[in-house]
Amino acid sequence: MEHYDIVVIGSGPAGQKAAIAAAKLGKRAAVVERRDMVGGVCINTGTIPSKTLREAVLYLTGLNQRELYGQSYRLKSDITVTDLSARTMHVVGKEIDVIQSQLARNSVALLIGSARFVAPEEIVIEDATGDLKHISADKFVIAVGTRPARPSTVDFDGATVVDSDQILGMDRVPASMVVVGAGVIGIEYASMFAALGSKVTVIEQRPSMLDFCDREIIESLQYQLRERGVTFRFGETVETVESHPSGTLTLLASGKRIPADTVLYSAGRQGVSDELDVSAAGLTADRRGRLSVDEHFRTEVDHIYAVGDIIGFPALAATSMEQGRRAAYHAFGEPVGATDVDLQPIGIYAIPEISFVGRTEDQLTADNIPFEVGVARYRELARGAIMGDSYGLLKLLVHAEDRTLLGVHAFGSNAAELVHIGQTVMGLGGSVDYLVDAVFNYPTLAEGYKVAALDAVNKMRAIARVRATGNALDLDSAAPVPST
Ligand SMILES: Cc1cc2nc3c(=O)[nH]c(=O)nc-3n(C[C@H](O)[C@H](O)[C@H](O)COP(=O)(O)OP(=O)(O)OC[C@H]3O[C@@H](n4cnc5c(N)ncnc54)[C@H](O)[C@@H]3O)c2cc1C
Ligand SMILES: NC(=O)c1ccc[n+]([C@@H]2O[C@H](COP(=O)([O-])OP(=O)(O)OC[C@H]3O[C@@H](n4cnc5c(N)ncnc54)[C@H](O)[C@@H]3O)[C@@H](O)[C@H]2O)c1
Repeated sequence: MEHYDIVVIGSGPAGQKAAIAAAKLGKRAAVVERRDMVGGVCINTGTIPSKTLREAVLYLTGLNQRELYGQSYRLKSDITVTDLSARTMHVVGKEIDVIQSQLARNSVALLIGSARFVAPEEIVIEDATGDLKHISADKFVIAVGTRPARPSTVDFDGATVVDSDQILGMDRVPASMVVVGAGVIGIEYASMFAALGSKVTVIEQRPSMLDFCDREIIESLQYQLRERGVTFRFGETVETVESHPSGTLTLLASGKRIPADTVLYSAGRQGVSDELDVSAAGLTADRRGRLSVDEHFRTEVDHIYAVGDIIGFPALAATSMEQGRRAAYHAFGEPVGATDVDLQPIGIYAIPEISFVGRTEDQLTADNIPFEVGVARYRELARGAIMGDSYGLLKLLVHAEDRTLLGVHAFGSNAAELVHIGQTVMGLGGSVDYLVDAVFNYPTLAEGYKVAALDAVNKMRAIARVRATGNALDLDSAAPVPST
């Protein structure tokens, strides 16, 4: 039986980084992956195809150019699935190539097939022909990810009623679409199809959506999506979805029936630990198929680690990669620096995009932390005007006493890139004064940091002046506050 220092099951972002980190430590490493899935959900059906599709949609619809060239501007009037999928296939192919070559040049063996445990130190890999190969290892990393939740009450047919893995295989851009679940996946795809001109209805059982984000930004996103014809039905639960020759029917618990050409069912994902037979390794998964780990990503079986989506929140490619690296280092006693989980950014590629790091106004208020808000609106930044983005904003939350940055929330063009400036300032313990004094390239969206920082300190100064009068209520006697 072949033996490795470490075997990683799953080649998504978590598995890749675990295997390469181990190889860099001089360990004999292998990754097990199914045929046609190298790169995981991330490359094949999730992050990369959806983000590439978004770029194709923005480019072909000309949506981001319409403020400059008029609402009728389009690069192509009749956008087909072929137009959209060409770019996606190109990028996915390139990314798979990059991963295969990274694994090869680090001498990580790529073992093709489906793995399952037969003992805590042994797995069996079944290839497409049914051949079985037994492998043993000192350490294992489980990085098997998730699959879309598929309730039996939904008539998935892969063409008109689809999950997020199947949506890329749709044969046409639907005239109407129901999106079940206003989570990140649902909202990203709802944005894209609305931009393509589909009449989208989003159904969400909760009273609101994306509650972990800044409220003001989510309200702005909803406004923008409604402007593009999206209907939101909050507080409504989908009971069944029917597929008929003439279209689909979504039945809600409230008795409503919603017809549409297509339904995207994006109401959560399920860990795939069942197929791995984790019980043979001495592990138990929760009801959503997830495994629990300690702070080093070690399961209750000492030599078995679990990383990425299979361990649940935050279930992002970004965090999965870092978990993989950390697990491998811990497995082989390599020291690893501290990471501040509170500074992990979130990027939601809706149209427009949202990104944030740190805390929200609601969280700070609930924790009785005094803060000031500084806002820069893209329409007042020269770069915003050049780009034709009048709705974007950058919001800084600043501690009212020690002036440190507590949160950065961005909405609009390049939000997911822009947030990293604030993340760096926060990570290095910087205050709003750093941003006030710094000089940024002009014209840039980054300049928004200075504008927002000035806005926050102006408000703080106004409060200080009122206080300095000795009577906070006697506003008439307070010195006028100059606008900086
Ligand atoms: C539509 C969509 C959009 C997303 N967009 C973003 C985004 O913009 N940014 C972001 O950070 N994250 C995004 N995510 C989340 C991101 O894709 C996941 O967090 C990430 O892929 C998780 O990585 P992973 O390594 O844990 O697992 P995965 O990428 O899920 O890979 C797991 C791999 O394990 C393999 N596997 C499973 N069982 C076995 C077995 N028994 N034997 C062998 N191999 C097995 C699978 O075939 C799969 O290839 C998105 C997800 C989806 C679905
Ligand atoms: N940009 C990104 O980082 C990104 C993009 C896409 C996905 N992801 C990751 O993928 C994971 C899965 O995303 P998701 O959106 O599928 O799941 P989710 O669990 O975040 O959202 C599912 C939503 O569907 C709703 N829902 C569930 N059942 C319903 C029903 N019967 N009727 C109406 N509403 C119902 C839930 O209340 C929830 O709001 C997330 O954890 C996310 O982190 C990340």
